[in-house]
Amino acid sequence: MSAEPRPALQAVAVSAGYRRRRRRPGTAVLRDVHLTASPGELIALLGPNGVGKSTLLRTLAGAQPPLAGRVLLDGRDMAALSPRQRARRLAVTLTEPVDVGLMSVDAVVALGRLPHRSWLGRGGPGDRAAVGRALAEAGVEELRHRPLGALSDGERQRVMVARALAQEPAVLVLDEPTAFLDAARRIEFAAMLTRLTASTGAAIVLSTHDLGFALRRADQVWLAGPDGTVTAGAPEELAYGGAIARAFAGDNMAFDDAAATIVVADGGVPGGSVRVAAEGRLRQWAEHAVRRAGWVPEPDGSRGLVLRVEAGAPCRWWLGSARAPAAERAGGAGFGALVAHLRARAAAPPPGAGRRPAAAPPPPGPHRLPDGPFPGRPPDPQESTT
Ligand SMILES: Nc1ncnc2c1ncn2[C@@H]1O[C@H](COP(=O)(O)OP(=O)(O)OP(=O)(O)O)[C@@H](O)[C@H]1O
Repeated sequence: MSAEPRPALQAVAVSAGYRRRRRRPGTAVLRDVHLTASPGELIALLGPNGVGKSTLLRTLAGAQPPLAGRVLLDGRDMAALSPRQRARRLAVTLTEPVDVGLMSVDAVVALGRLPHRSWLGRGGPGDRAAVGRALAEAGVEELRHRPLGALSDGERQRVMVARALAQEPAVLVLDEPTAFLDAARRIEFAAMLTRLTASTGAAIVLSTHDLGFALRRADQVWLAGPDGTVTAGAPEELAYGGAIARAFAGDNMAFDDAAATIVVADGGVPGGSVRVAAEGRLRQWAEHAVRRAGWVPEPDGSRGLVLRVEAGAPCRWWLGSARAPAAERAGGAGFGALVAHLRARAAAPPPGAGRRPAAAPPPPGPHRLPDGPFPGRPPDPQESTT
């Protein structure tokens, strides 16, 4: 039987926060935190604004002491390690701005090698190779001769990640590393992290507001909640068990399981559920429009509404009650009109059961609805006929 790998990083009964200073009282932001990061794991720290993600990461990285409990790096108490011993095992990029404006990217990334060099020692071929690999991994090779101060926020963010990679750490802690990256760079970055955990065996812990990224990519999610707790688990566990929904729940927000995202209703009024009767990409984008309107697409919903969509430019759509499709109907052309209709409907819901709501305005021109619930369409076997 193979032994469990030794945790790369552990929090044991950690309270993270700020000590009392002058007249300001001390505050524990997160309490009694127990966490384990194993070699090769990609871990996403999630939580609403101000809940304490950066505070926890700084505590785990040794940049501020825990108010209580212990942080263990490779099984050794972080408090007992010298900064140099720590820097050989753990690299961190925080969100604080770094003032190295005139240094070239090359020189900044080479700083990552300092913990591995002897005092006054110059970098050898091994150091140069590590810097080259880090520049390539972070996708900033072409920037290597530019001054850091002349880069965009997204470019600078990737350079700071390259500096951390050059340290060749066993644990990499990144505070919101994708905050300034565009959609394509985020995808590349996520793939790079996954590659890195596999190729180096490093444990990577990062905070992010990108729920989709965390659910798709992370081996573990650490979910910091407004009650000062941190819950750890597989992404599916936390989503399925409702922990993610609870952590992000707001008056007008809900976690949409199918889309794995939080949906927010415009105008402060959440919509209901809609079953989208369409296939393939048409269905996918119709569901996207439904979510954008603050409603929740339900794959097999027999409650709420049924939305039929027919391909075209613009598409045509019809909306009816799942229980009684003939009882109310509205329709229109184009996704924009659909979103506007759903938002208006959420803002002014039907006054009561059994009362027929005001009909939506008829769609223009050729899309005016003829009689019948869903004209020109074959009957749907799942549709209620009552
Ligand atoms: N230096 C400090 N001294 C005292 N309190 C602080 C300090 N830095 C942050 N805080 C407080 O600690 C709490 C957690 O802040 P933190 O930055 O860790 O949250 P976060 O989850 O990272 O937020 P965000 O998602 O907005 O980045 C906040 O209430 C914040 O005001």
